[in-house]
Parts: sequence; structure tokens; C-alpha cells
Amino acid sequence: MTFVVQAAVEQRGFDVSLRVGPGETVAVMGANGAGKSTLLNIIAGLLHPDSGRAELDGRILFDLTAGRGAWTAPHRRGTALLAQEPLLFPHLSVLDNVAFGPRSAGAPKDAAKAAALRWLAEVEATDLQARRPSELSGGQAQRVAVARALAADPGLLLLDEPMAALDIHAAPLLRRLLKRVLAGRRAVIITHDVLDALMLADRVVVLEDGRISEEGPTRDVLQRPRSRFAAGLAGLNFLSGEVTEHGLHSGGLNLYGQHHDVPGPLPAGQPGVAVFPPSAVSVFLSEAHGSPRNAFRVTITDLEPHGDQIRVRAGESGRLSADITPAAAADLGLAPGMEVYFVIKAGAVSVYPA
Ligand SMILES: Nc1ncnc2c1ncn2[C@@H]1O[C@H](COP(=O)(O)OP(=O)(O)OP(=O)(O)O)[C@@H](O)[C@H]1O
Repeated sequence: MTFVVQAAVEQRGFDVSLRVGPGETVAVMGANGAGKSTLLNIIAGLLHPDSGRAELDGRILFDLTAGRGAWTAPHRRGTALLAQEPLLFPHLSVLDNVAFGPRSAGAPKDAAKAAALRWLAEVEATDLQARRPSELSGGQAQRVAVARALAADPGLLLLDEPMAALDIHAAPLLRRLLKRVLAGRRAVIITHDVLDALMLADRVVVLEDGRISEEGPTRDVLQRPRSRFAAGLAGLNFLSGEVTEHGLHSGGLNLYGQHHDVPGPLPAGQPGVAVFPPSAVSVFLSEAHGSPRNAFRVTITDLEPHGDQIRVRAGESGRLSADITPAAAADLGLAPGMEVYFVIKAGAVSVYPA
């Protein structure tokens, strides 16, 4: 009972290997253009990679390894794709839309209808069964689309930002529904929302430029991000550089911090990263305050509200941030373009191998 895919698309610089265990939900995250849709489309059979191989529960989805040219059509893969838009058949009732999968798989009419009713009940849409898709709200249509995808009993459910097209009232409802139906089900979900990754997935895979840059249990990746992208998701400052005896050397900055992930100190000289929360950064107008460690002169690029704090961004493309109170920001008279000192508590800086 395995799902494995390895695929490359040369023109897109895409080369990814992924394995999803039985009952496991994997969130795929990454910046625009990182290759998330490419991965899903390859698995669904909508995009032909240049090379690679994929197998789902013993069925070869494609095998383009040397000398072979096996290719299974999308509707025979045992996968179901839930897109951002529900994409229901407009001329069919809700019930017939949901019964479509079992019917195409050869189920008799009554059995297909019974399965459709079961799934409509599961997504709390029984009362919508006689309607046409044009008579549904966006949230209702997406719930029906979930029922339709699951009624086909897919070995792998593929979800492409299923909440993206919903408004702020419908999205939480669908998220709760997905949490229920994804439990114990094998699925790959593309999302830009860290909450989806936390709530719905067992593991997150971060794509950068067509490659996996990191992967692991969602909480671990957010607590110990190894990529700038994941650190951004977790709301942490992120610096990459070279490990030193006391912390990390990064682009002219010498940062003191705590070594993590290995017993004892890390060997100096190896590539490493340092992460720390904006709340661990204080802002001063001069250098003469507190501990001399981790005090860096920076130029403010932006000030923005962040909850009940002010987020002060500084340095090259705002790569460091500090969260301070509005009163402190006013006292200091902060404004973009000003030179200030960021002082970072060494105890809050985690350093670990890249
Ligand atoms: N139809 C296409 N033809 C050629 N290149 C494409 C095509 N679609 C996407 N690409 C390229 O492939 C790469 C990966 O794109 P992809 O759509 O998979 O990214 P994504 O992570 O899904 O992005 P987004 O978050 O914007 O949806 C990008 O460089 C993109 O420009």
C-alpha cells in the first residue's frame, strides 16, 4: 500500500521525489511558481513529465524510466482531484454529480446513488441533493465537490488549495470538514496557509524552484525551519551562514545563539541557519544599551501593524524584523530610512545545521 512518485520536467526545472504512506496527509507549500501545481498535475495525469515513475497501491501511474513508456489515463489512476473551483457538471443534479464517480467505476445505479447519499450526508449536504450547481453557494458547491471526490473512493486524494476561492465564512467550515474526512486518508494538499498545514496535514513538504527544500512533521518544520520560506511561514527571522563556536556568521553579522539538533557544540565552519522570533529583537537608537552581544546597526525599511505590536522591518529587503509596542515605536520616533540598532537576545537564537 504505497504511493511513490519521482518525476522531472526539464523545461520547468522540476525534479521531485515523494512518498506518501497509507492514511498520511502531506501538505505541499512553496512560493508562487515553486512547482506545487506541476507536482499535483503530474500525479493526476494531467501533465506528462519528461522522466520518472509513479505507483499507487501496486498500479503503475506512469513509468518513463529508460526504455519504458507506461502511462495510465487520469480516470484510471485511483486519484481524485479537488481543485480551487468545484468544477461540478452544470447539467447534473448534486446527487448525480456525486454518483458520477461510482457510476463510471461500474457501480449499478442504486449502489452509486446510495454511495452518493452517504457522502452527501458526510459533508452535510443531503438537503442540496436535487439542486443544480448553479443553485449553490461557493461553500456549498465545494462541499459537494468533496463528496464527489470521495465517492470515487480514491486511493489518493489530491487537493489544490481547496479553500482559496472561498470567503472567510465558508473557509473555516470547509477546513473542519476536510479535517474530518482526511483523517486516516491518503492525501496531498497544496496550500498557502500555514493553518491548513497544521490542522490537516501530518507532514509538510516545502518546494523551492522545483525541488524539495525541506520536509518533515509540520510542527517540526515550523519550529526548526531550514528554509527561508518555512521560517517566513512560522513568522521567524531566518539567517543562513556558517556555524561558529558561539553561533552563526551570516553576511557580515556575527550572531550568538544556542546550538541545536546535535549533542554538544556544532563543528564550526559548516553551513548552518539561525532562527529567532521578532519578539526577541529590541530596537535602540544607539549602541550603548544592555549586552553588547548581537547588536546590529540596521536601516528600517518598513513599519507595519502586527497584532497589538508594531513590526519593524530592517536590513536588505526587510530580512530582519522586530516586534515592539506602539508606545515604544512612538517614543523612539521610528520611521523608514532611519538607522537603529537591533539587539537580539542570544538565548532566543537557535542555530542548527542547514
Ligand atoms: N503551462 C506551462 N508551461 C510552461 N511552464 C509552466 C506552465 N505552467 C507552469 N509553468 C512553470 O513551471 C514552474 C512551476 O509552476 P507551478 O504552476 O507548478 O507553480 P506553483 O507552485 O503551483 O505556483 P502557484 O503558487 O503560483 O500556483 C514555474 O516556473 C512556471 O512558470
